[in-house]
Amino acid sequence: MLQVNKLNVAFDDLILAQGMSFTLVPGKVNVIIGPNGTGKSTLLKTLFGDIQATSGEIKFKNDTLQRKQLSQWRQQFGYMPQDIRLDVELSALEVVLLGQLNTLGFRLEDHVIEEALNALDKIGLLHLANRPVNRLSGGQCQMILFAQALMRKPKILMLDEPVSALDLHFQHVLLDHLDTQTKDQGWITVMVLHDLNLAAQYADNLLVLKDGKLVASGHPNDILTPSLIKDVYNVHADVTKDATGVPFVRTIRTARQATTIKPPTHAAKITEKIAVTA
Ligand SMILES: Nc1ncnc2c1ncn2[C@@H]1O[C@H](COP(=O)(O)OP(=O)(O)OP(=O)(O)O)[C@@H](O)[C@H]1O
Repeated sequence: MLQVNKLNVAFDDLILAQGMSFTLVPGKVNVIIGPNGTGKSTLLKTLFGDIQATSGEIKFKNDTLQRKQLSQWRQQFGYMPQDIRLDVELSALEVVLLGQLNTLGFRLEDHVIEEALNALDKIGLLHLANRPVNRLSGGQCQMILFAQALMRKPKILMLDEPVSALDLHFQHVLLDHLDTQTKDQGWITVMVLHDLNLAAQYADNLLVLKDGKLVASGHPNDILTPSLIKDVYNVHADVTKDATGVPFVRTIRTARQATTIKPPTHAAKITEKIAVTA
């Protein structure tokens, strides 16, 4: 279990996590949703140890991030960040192999190369193995980074908007593969998504963030409602069920909505600051 207890994170007076507590269990896909700038990436970076919490505890099994050496803590993670630019002179296969960096020696064992090729094959990208990554498309780079994250065989897999550059086909290839691997391997998977319908289809557990607070969590069937969407995004929406019983969100454009959209609290604070210092 990954436990977060009373987590506080702030950059100066910008509060991005306020008394946040939750528990993530193995074999489940957890999806974080929430408005832009609300602290979703910051939360992932804090769990990974890239950003230091102001206070609170992050615990995995019997270790806490606060007490464990950072390099050892991170060995348990696969982390696919939001930035997918790969501006290096490496082939796709070499980038995937980097997922095993901790265990690679001077001589590459055949089975490691085979594993990397298999990882590419499973997501339908074996044909790119020898292509330089700096000449691949954004979506292809995103899939290669996904294969790299899988190569790590993480206990905790974190993905920040992993399908942002993917077409419909590859969105489902990635998310189906992620779901199967999470369940088969008993990983704790946590990812940020903006698409509420993908979140509803793939989340075993949704974590809804707003202004640095966890405002709702649970199965999409139980928590994804028009009132939650209105409260979190200030957008009107219908939520019905699709043919398989999964919630289906359809946003409603209204003339009234266009005039009532407010900037998020963080943006309002910044506007106030600019007004004071001007
Ligand atoms: N190192 C930092 N120092 C100061 N402010 C930061 C830092 N990192 C992030 N922020 C600010 O924290 C806020 C939250 O950023 P974060 O990237 O976590 O949001 P997010 O919810 O992932 O947004 P998005 O959906 O747009 O990707 C933003 O206003 C950002 O500018």
